[in-house]
Amino acid sequence: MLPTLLDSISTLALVGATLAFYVIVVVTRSLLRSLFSPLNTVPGPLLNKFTNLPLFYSILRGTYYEYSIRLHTQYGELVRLGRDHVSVSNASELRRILATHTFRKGANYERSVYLMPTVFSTTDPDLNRTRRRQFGSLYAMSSIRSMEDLILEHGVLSLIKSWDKALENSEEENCATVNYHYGFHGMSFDIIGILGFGKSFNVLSQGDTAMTDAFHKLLVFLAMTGRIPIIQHMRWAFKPLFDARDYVTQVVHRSIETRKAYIAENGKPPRIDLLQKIIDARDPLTGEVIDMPNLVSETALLLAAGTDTTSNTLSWTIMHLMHYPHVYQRLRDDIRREFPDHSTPIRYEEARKQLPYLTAVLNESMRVSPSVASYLPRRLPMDGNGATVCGHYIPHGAGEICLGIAACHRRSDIWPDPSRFDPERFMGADTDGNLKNMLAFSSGVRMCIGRNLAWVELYTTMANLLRRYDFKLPDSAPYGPHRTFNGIPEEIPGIAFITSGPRDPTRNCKVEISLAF
Ligand code: HEM
Repeated sequence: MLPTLLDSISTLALVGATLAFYVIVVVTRSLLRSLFSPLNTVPGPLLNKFTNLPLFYSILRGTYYEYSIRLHTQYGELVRLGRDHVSVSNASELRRILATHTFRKGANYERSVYLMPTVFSTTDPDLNRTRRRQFGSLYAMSSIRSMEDLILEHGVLSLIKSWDKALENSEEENCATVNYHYGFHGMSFDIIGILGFGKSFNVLSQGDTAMTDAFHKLLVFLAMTGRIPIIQHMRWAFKPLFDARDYVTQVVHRSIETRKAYIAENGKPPRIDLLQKIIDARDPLTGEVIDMPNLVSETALLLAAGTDTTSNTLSWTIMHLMHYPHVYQRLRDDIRREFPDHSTPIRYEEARKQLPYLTAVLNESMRVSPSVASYLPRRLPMDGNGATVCGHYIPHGAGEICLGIAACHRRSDIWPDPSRFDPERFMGADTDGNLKNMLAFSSGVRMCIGRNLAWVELYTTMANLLRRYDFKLPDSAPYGPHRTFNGIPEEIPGIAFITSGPRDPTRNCKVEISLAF
């Protein structure tokens, strides 16, 4: 009995000692690595030399955006974000990094792949080049404008219908409280539904949230499996997330098959939209088309890339207009003066040409509140030579470089009084120079491919809404011109996972509307 007990105690002690030894080795190695890291000359908090925890904590809490701005404001244009992460907020350095495929997208893009790598998630320059060639004509402005009627019908005109109904049903005379954030959110999904899936998801018109719910669960699923891949095999534990992924996949499959069946029966598609263009997309160099698994992934990507990005930008724009009444009034007056005839919707090209102040407002909104400014890391060049960034040499293997887009847009040496929303920055002689310091759509070879669609939605939505309705914050609005910090209206706090939008929109994004005529 006694020898058996002694045996098991000594086995336990051996296991314990081995574990302790292993922990000591790992901790010592990591400490030595941190102490002698070539990134130690990069300014930043002491803790960040030893761990990525503050960085990952901010990513998981959705506060990366503020975290990165805070560190850059304190430490300058190159900061130590974590043990093996630095961030850059210098626009010309960022443009240089983004100009070619030398600095490839970071490892996290590959981890969150849904079925197959897409034009967005791939870190392989060849695949990205092929896809961008295949999709080049699809996202060209001429192609997007050929779909403008659909964009208007399922976008701002549908939102107007729903807000007019709210006014009709309101107990108050010509006044209703609506939630602009949910309105824009539904609208952006319905636009992607009609353009990319062959039919609207009816989020706005019928309040059908099946797709938006499933899609948001899919994002959680991708984020979790990206970090903990074993979850891919744990359907029993995460059934709702698996069901959501399957639902999105089925909807995409069905859309593609319905369209192919229609063509087989009628000899031609019902219309030329994004779905049709993705199905038909050919590489101009090789003639290659996209096979079914890739087709499903690229079509599903439209949901991730083309919905919250645009709707959050619209939400931030309304927030800024409500916080700066003089900007709101000037923009509203410009729109009503230039487009007095209410019988036809304002279209993209005329809004862009006739409303320079709207262009300035949108640019300024994307400067202060870029909707894609989360964790966007880039790898060091594959040639093993490392790179010099903002005067610091970063050797190969030292870590990843993050794009400090939000911080770049808030540099006080470039943008005086950077937190102030001031569209004048994009109205005068400095406009071209200032646009060079803007990276809301990124830059270079991986620049946003859908920006033309975004611009059409942004112009048509803002111009038509501000012509038709007067907007006013409710007296109970938690944020507004009445709540200032250092003389500047406090912004609604943001929450940034992939895109950055207002936190707690149910409470923070209400607005009173009334018909202006
Ligand atoms: C205001 C709206 C939008 C903003 C601010 C925006 C911003 C961005 C940014 C910053 C990137 C670079 C991301 C990175 O490097 O990881 C990007 C990439 C991308 N965007 Fe957008 N985007 C918007 C709307 C759209 C729309 C409407 C679509 C398509 C329907 C779209 C499709 C894409 C795609 C496919 C990429 C990846 C391009 C590549 O890696 O080659 N975006 N976008």
